[in-house]
Amino acid sequence: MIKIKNIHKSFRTKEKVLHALQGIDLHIKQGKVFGIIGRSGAGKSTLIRMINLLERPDQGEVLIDGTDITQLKTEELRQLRHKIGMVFQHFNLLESRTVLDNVMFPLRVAGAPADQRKARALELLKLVGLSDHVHKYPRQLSGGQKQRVGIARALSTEPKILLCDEATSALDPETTQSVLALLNEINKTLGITIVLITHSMDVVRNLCDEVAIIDGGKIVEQGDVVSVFLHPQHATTKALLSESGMDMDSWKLLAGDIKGKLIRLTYHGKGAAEPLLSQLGRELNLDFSILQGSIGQIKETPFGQLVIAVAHPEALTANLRTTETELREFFEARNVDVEVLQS
Ligand SMILES: Nc1ncnc2c1ncn2[C@@H]1O[C@H](COP(=O)(O)OP(=O)(O)OP(=O)(O)O)[C@@H](O)[C@H]1O
Repeated sequence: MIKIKNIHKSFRTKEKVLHALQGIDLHIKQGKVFGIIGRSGAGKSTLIRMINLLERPDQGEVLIDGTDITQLKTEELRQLRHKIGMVFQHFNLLESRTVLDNVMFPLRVAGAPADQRKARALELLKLVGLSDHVHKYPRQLSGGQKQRVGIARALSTEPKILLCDEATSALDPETTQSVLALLNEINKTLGITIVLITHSMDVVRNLCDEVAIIDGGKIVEQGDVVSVFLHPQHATTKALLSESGMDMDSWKLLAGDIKGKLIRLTYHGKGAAEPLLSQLGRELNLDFSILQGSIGQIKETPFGQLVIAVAHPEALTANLRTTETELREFFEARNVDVEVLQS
């Protein structure tokens, strides 16, 4: 639905030319929540602003439903922008207007009749849980409430795409959770495609279906969130995960003295709650110790990841090959990914 093809963007300052985006390709499917994550200065804002052409590429195409929007005329682009809502980190509300006026504002710009504007705005303020606050001014609201107004305003023109520019970065953790839950509900109930940029892996884990990691103006990894979280490939992805408490390698701290086999087990979805390890011990007559473990949830998918050291009571080394085959068969039959970290 949204296809970004070979986008380049540079900024010229007096001193130098900065290559902010260097050949970006993305495919964002309709109805999904797509996260773009990267460190400060990686190019996230520049990239998301390409989708409504707040920023124009120097080179490349931005296709929405097959139309290259970089080729649209001014009036066509204005029409298109009504179908792309945007939510900002610092809310960008009109301070001198009431909550209701703020939400009606884009509809006024789009030329909607007054009665329709009001009905639509009231309906949206109900959706975001602010029916009791319609006549207040932004200064009378908390940060979370202001962002709810921002979301209602972004939805007023019935967009099919919602762009979220660090929508929860200015909010405390609890408020962040409630705003993420609201965005999830909007995606589910209204079917709106959401594209968000963030520097937080927790935001991606909670809300996104797919993720792209941007580093130095390039996409270094992308895929569905469960795969990227459980099998990260690029060093930047691993570092971002580690900083959010999902360190893939903390088993190394305990592995020094262990001579036997070390394996990483990854499982998710159905069967995540199976008593895997006790079955392993019983059926294959193995002893094991756990060097690292995390269980949790990625969006709606439960997952577990364990690093275990396996030992055989009767000299594992005598029959190493059989044991590895047996182990693989045991886990593969249970849809568990096996990665041998040390043989
Ligand atoms: N208008 C501009 N003029 C000059 N340089 C710019 C401009 N906009 C962005 N840049 C530079 O382009 C690079 C990418 O910026 P961008 O804002 O897209 O990064 P970001 O990943 O969103 O960062 P942050 O998380 O800090 O907002 C940065 O080095 C930034 O300084």
